[in-house]
Amino acid sequence: MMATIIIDYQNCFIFIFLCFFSLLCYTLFFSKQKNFPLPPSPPSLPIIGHLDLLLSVLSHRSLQKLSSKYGSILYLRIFSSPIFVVSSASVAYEIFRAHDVNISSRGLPPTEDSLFAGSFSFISAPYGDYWKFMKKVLVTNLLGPQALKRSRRVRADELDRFYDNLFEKAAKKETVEIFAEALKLVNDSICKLIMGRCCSEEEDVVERVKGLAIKLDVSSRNILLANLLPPWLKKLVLSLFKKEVKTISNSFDELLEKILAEHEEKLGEHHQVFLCGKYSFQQVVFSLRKKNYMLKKMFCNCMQDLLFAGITNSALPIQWTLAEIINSPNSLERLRGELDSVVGMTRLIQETDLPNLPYLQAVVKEGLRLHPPEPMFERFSQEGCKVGGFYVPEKTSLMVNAYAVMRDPNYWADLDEFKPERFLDTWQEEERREQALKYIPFGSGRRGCPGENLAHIFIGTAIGVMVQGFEWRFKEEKVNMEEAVAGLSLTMAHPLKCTPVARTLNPLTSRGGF
Ligand code: HEM
Repeated sequence: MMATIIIDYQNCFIFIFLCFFSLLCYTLFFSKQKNFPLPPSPPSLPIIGHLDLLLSVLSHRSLQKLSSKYGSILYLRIFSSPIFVVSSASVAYEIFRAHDVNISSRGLPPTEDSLFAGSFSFISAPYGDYWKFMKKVLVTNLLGPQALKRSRRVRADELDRFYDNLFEKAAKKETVEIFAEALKLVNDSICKLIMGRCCSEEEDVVERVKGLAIKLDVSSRNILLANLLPPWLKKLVLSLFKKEVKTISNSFDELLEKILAEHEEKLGEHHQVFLCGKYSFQQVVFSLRKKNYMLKKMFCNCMQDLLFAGITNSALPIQWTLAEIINSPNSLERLRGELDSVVGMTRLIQETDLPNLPYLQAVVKEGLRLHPPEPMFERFSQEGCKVGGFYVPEKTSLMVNAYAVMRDPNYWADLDEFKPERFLDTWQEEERREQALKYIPFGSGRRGCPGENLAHIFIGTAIGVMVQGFEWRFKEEKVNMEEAVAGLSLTMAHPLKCTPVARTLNPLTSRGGF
């Protein structure tokens, strides 16, 4: 009898201990959230939550409006899945400075489920060894300063072609669709840089790559939205798009395979394919091709990523920026003055002139501030963290509204006006760093856009050529700057069409600068 009582006491003690321990864990866990509450959440619809907001056509604008009412970080709910939206420069500054590693993944389905560009997509790869390896290869062989220096001639040829085409149209007094011309310039240059193929001479290839890149952009929006849904619904919705995206992805694969095979046949593995030098990106692909199927697959997927991420994004700002310049005669006059005095009228602007053209650089930056081609991009928190005084739980989507950040009234004066002069200020080092974190058309941190330098070259030289070489006749008094969204990109609702008038009798040429 005595023994039974002793055993009961022991059980009681263990039970009470476990209760206290659980209570302690529970209190500790919830006190974390209590100290840092969840961000404010605008009213939502029953069941679907804030899905309607993310589906709205200009969602970057709807969310910007809401954040001016509810605060710089919003808590949204899509069914039961939480999403945090960052809309102010101060919170963007905080996440990229204090939590960069924690938010350096995108939360997109990795490896075999990836719909972006196959199993080895660099864009959807989680932050880790594979991503680091690919980033190093990309920077060293394609997008870093040394690689860009080696591939200058490729871009100069394409820029000449772009100018000659406009000069011809000017002679015929033809109207030009600016986006179409910009897309051709960027598409041909990127194809040539990464595939070593002169796309301008291969109309079929150029059209196919361009078409696939645009299709992929549209499908990506659907995938990105589906990715925000709770797992059970995500699977269902993704299955609806899977076939379409796989078809695009397979077409890309086939095209790249064909191009690589043709090159291999024509030139051999060790031939210097283009003027990009010994270590061009395509040569890396060639050298890996026979060695390892997985490595080859990785690079083909990565090429798709580059075509998808680089082409439309670089072409859109050329159109937006020219539209802003046409609407702002003072900026046009100042820019032309700078080009005439630095470059003159005996030769065409080259990319090596860009460091000597501060106003042109400021014009490009201001165009990207007002019209970021990717107005919102997604990150994913690995661990719970405190942001802007609020709690962001682990494994949560974080949308950064770059459009709103770059129009944050607390950080930008005359925020809706095209004022390139704002980028001419001479900041101290600390101010420069702060400036960099409120100006985020290319994102920021480890996962920021690796193509930023290349994009600046494309936009700077294209705008330079159009302003140096031509006057632009436009029928209406002002260009209509209404926005539209195509896929993930912010585009013009009324694409810019105008007529070039050449400023010289004979065409200019860039030759002689290498
Ligand atoms: C004006 C032109 C461009 C803009 C505005 C732009 C913008 C962006 C943005 C906002 C991101 C996401 C950054 C983040 O999460 O912090 C990104 C990522 C990326 N961009 Fe760009 N981009 C441009 C041009 C290019 C070009 C020319 C290339 C290469 C040919 C490129 C390749 C990439 C890649 C590979 C990523 C994924 C990086 C990663 O996940 O680590 N982009 N870009």
